[in-house]
Amino acid sequence: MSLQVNDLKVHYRTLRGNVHALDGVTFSLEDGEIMGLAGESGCGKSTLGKSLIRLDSRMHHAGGSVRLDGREMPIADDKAMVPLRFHEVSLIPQYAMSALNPTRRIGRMIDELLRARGVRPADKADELRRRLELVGLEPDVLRRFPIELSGGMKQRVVMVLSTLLDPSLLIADEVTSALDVSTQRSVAESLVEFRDRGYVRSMVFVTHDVSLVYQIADTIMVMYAGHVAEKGPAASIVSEPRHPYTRMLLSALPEVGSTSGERLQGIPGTPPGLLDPPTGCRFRARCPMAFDKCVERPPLVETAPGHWSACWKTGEE
Ligand SMILES: Nc1ncnc2c1ncn2[C@@H]1O[C@H](COP(=O)(O)OP(=O)(O)OP(=O)(O)O)[C@@H](O)[C@H]1O
Repeated sequence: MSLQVNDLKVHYRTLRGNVHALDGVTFSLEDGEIMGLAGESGCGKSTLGKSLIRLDSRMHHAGGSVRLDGREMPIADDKAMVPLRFHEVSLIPQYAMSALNPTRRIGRMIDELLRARGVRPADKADELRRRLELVGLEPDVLRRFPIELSGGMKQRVVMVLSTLLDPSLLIADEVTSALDVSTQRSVAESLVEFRDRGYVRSMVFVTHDVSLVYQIADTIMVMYAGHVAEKGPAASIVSEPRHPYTRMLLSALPEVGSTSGERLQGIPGTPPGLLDPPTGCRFRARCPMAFDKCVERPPLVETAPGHWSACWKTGEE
C-alpha cells in the first residue's frame, strides 16, 4: 500500500465564502506506515481524514490529487468512491462509538452493514469472532445492545467492524479521546496489532494527543491552519523538531520531550481564520523566528531522509 497526496485542496462552502480547510497538502505514506496526524483544533485533521473517504455536501475538492496503490482516487465523485469505501479505505470517525444504533443488537448491526457492502455475513462470521477475541471481546457481545457496553468495548467493536474487509488504508479519527488513559493505550495498541497482522496495511491516526501517538506511530505529521508544517519519523519529530510550530506544540505538552523541571509553555495567540487566510507562512504571526521572507509560503523540503519541513529558517539551517 502506498498513499500519495499531492497539493490537495479541500474547501467548505459557506454563506460567508469558502473555508480553506486544506490548502495544498502534500505527503505520502509507505506500506505498513502508521502516521500520527497532530495539530491544534481546526487545523484540518478531520477534513483530511474525511477527504480520503467521503466529501460531504459542503466540502469541495478545489485541487490536487490522491493516489492509493498507484491509482488515482476519485475523491470528488461520491459514486465512484463507493466500491473503495471499507474495501480499500476505511474511516473510524470521531464519536463513532456514540453513533452506534441504540435499537440494534451489535451482531445484527454488523450483518446489516456487511450486506450493505455486498458481503455475506456468514462468510465473515469466523473472522469476526477471531477479531473480537483479539481485542478482548467475548462473542456474546454480538447479542448485546450498545447501551450494554462500556465506551472502550464499543470502540473496539467499531474498530473490528471498520477493518473487517481488510482495507489498505485506515483513518482513525480521535478514536481514543473519549476513553480513560489505560483504555486509550490498549485501544491504540490493538490498532498496531491490526497493522502487524495485515488487517490494515497503513493507518492515519488523528489525535490531539502527541504523547499517545508517539508511542504507536512510525511517523508524525503536524498540520497548521490547513498546511503541512512538518512530517518525519516519530522519534525525530519529538527529539529534533525542525519547524518552530512543532517545537511550540511539543513544549506545550507535559508528556513528551525533555520536560523534567521545565515550565510548560502554551502557544501564544490563535491560528488564523481559514475563510480569508493570510498569504505566506500561516504561522508567521505567532512565530518567534518570523522574518521578511515569511510573507511567501515556504515550500515543504526534505531536510533529512523522510523528514519534511515547511519553514524558511529550517531550509537555512
Ligand atoms: N462543515 C463545515 N463548514 C465550514 N467550515 C468547516 C466545517 N467543518 C470544518 N470546518 C472548518 O475547517 C477547518 C478545519 O476543520 P477540521 O475539523 O478539519 O479541523 P481539526 O483539526 O480536525 O479540528 P478538531 O481537532 O477540533 O477536530 C476549521 O477552520 C473548521 O472551522
